Amino acid sequence: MSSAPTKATFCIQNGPSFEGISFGANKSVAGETVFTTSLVGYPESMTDPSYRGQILVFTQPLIGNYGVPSGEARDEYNLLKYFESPHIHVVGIVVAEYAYQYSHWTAVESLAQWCQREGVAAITGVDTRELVQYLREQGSSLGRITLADHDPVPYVNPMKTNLVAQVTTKKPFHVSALPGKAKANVALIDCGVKENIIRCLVKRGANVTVFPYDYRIQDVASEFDGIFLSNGPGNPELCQATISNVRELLNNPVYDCIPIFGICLGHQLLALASGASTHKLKYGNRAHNIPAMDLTTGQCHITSQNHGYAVDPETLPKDQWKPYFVNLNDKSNEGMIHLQRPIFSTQFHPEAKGGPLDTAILFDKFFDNIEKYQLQCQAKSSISLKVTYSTDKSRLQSINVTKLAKERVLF
Ligand SMILES: NC(=O)CC[C@H](N)C(=O)O
Repeated sequence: MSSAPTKATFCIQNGPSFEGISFGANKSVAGETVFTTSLVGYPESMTDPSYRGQILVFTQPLIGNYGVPSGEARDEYNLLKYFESPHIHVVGIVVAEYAYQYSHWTAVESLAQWCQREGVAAITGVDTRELVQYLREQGSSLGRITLADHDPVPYVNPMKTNLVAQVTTKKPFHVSALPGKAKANVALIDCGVKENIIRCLVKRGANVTVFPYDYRIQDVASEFDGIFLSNGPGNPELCQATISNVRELLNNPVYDCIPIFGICLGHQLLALASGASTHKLKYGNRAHNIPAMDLTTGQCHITSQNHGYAVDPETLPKDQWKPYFVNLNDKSNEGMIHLQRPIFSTQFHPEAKGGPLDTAILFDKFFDNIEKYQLQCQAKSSISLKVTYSTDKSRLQSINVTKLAKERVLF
């Protein structure tokens, strides 16, 4: 470091405070303080839109040692190769020991440089064990990072804001399967989708059309072979536009057979649209190694998670839904499956970039449902779908879709 380190303080509202050194932006911030126990994947976590407005504490003590990969790099689908979205969504990070030296073949800059460029506060030298013990006992709390010589910013609770409206795409866009590989059209409701979810769909042969969170999906559902409800930030109850659209979709008998798959916030919205309730967990589940048991097989899977809310499984209408997975640590609900229709959802992330991939097979289950639906549609001569999956001449011409994923507008 060339100049003297800037001192900083991390404070919990009505709780302890910790002295440390700033290595991020020259900025003081406030947000909801949450912690993750994941050992790797800070670039993916920090760019996950579900962390919008939060201050993220890493329990892994050494952070930054493999630097930050390029946010420009794109894969064969024009999706971000290393990030879950183009920008950082946490407002600040708290670490025990920032690794000023980094080394990795994909790294293009240090974590400090990235935070500074993105305007994200970062503090090192904090006893994160003591801090996390506090958060586990008191629950997720409001916190703030204040740099020396700055006035503290007021505490803010991002969970009172409709954060989904901030991170959703502003207009529909299209991500195509590779030429000759397309076998289905999938509509994705973007509540803050991670790019790896889109990748999991296109690499299995979906042409994916990504819609804003409040798009009236019930009006265009007949154009698609399946519908996906994404992850996203904040309190699911504040996402009323999506809830009422999904409710209409569920209540319309025309769509009785259309496959639907929801992940994390998507799971919670599907539950709310079905009349169930959600609640805030004491400190949430953010980790890469949470055991979830499949209640239909008794098998346990290790899952990746990032959520602060959970579905109350006893409030699910029993004639329509049954719980699909249960969390073996805290017994919270981890998914649900419809009793009559090809609809299921999970609280955990089967796509997890940073792993584990135990439950990636659920994407294949979604595609099995899609294939059955396509066969049913073809069998119904009255519907007589002429299925063409080329991007240019698709059934989607009526929808004003931009074709470049990079046109995704996030702010
Ligand atoms: N990753 C997500 O989709 C999170 C869902 C929701 N915002 C929660 O915290 O529970």
